[in-house]
Amino acid sequence: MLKKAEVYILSGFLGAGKTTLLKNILEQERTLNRRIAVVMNELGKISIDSDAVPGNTPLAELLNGCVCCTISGQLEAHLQGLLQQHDLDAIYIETTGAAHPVEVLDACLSPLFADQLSIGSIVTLVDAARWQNRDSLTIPLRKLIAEQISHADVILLNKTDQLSESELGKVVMEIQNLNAKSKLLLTQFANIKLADFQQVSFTPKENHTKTHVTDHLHLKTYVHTFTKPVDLDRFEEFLRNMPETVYRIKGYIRFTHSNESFLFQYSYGMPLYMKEPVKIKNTLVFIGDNLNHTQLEQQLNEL
Ligand SMILES: Nc1nc2c(ncn2[C@@H]2O[C@H](COP(=O)(O)OP(=O)(O)OP(=O)(O)O)[C@@H](O)[C@H]2O)c(=O)[nH]1
Repeated sequence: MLKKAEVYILSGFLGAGKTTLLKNILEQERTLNRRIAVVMNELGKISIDSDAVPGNTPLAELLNGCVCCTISGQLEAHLQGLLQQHDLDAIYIETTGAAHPVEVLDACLSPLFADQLSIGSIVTLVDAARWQNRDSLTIPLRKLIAEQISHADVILLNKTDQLSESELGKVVMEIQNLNAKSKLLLTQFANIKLADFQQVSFTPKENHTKTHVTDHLHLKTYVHTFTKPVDLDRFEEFLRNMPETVYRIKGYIRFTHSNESFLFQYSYGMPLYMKEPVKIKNTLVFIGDNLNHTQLEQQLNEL
């Protein structure tokens, strides 16, 4: 009988650390010489995270939508393509932060793949500080994070460096109340071993209520391409005044004070700049609730 490819679904809210986890996993898989494919999905129009995947790893990208809703048919097609073209040991699916893991699972459980795929586990990352301050999120988003937790086989409570021990204790209890059966690991930069999630058997859970991005979440994306380098001070002032409903920004940016491009990451109020050796189009993707495109565009053009 043909060997089945294991499927792992990496879920978690925007910025929780899914790409960090994926990089860590791919590094470990490489040392084992296993044949791996990755399916990635970005809410915005351009893909930024795909740089995280080494060139020789088959990669299917689902752009312009969310695995779970707009393009679940595409996910099936991509999986089929990967399975036809490669002899794979495992496939990792990184869902968008706004995806419901069960929807992704549904696509993988299609009868089409019954002989070719075996579901490994659903791994959900939770940003510890984000969870602690979840009251600032809209109710549908809080619900989505709760659902991502309750459907997980393994939960990584990530970014534990940002909370005190007693705060963490409280968060752990809250998460265990939502899902007492799964394995809960406390992590920094998603530092886990493959065995932490590969030896966990997948248990189908019933009666999930759908939280659908387009219907309820109002999660929107805005893609901005700068025509010229911007002033760093003004950019930082723009960030300070940005509405709390912008959850995530990422992309590439150039400043007037330097010739270099920067990879920019912003998650939950924290900006991060990293020098980028190659010159790339200066494009930022914004993800948030009810984004005001016109206002953002105007503000960014004025920088
Ligand atoms: N302080 C801290 N930062 C972390 C940790 N893990 C990840 N990060 C940072 O958090 C940011 C977001 O991490 P990603 O791995 O890109 O998150 P993601 O879930 O893939 O984000 P989306 O693709 O937007 O959904 C990055 O700047 C990471 O370096 C952690 O344990 N502690």
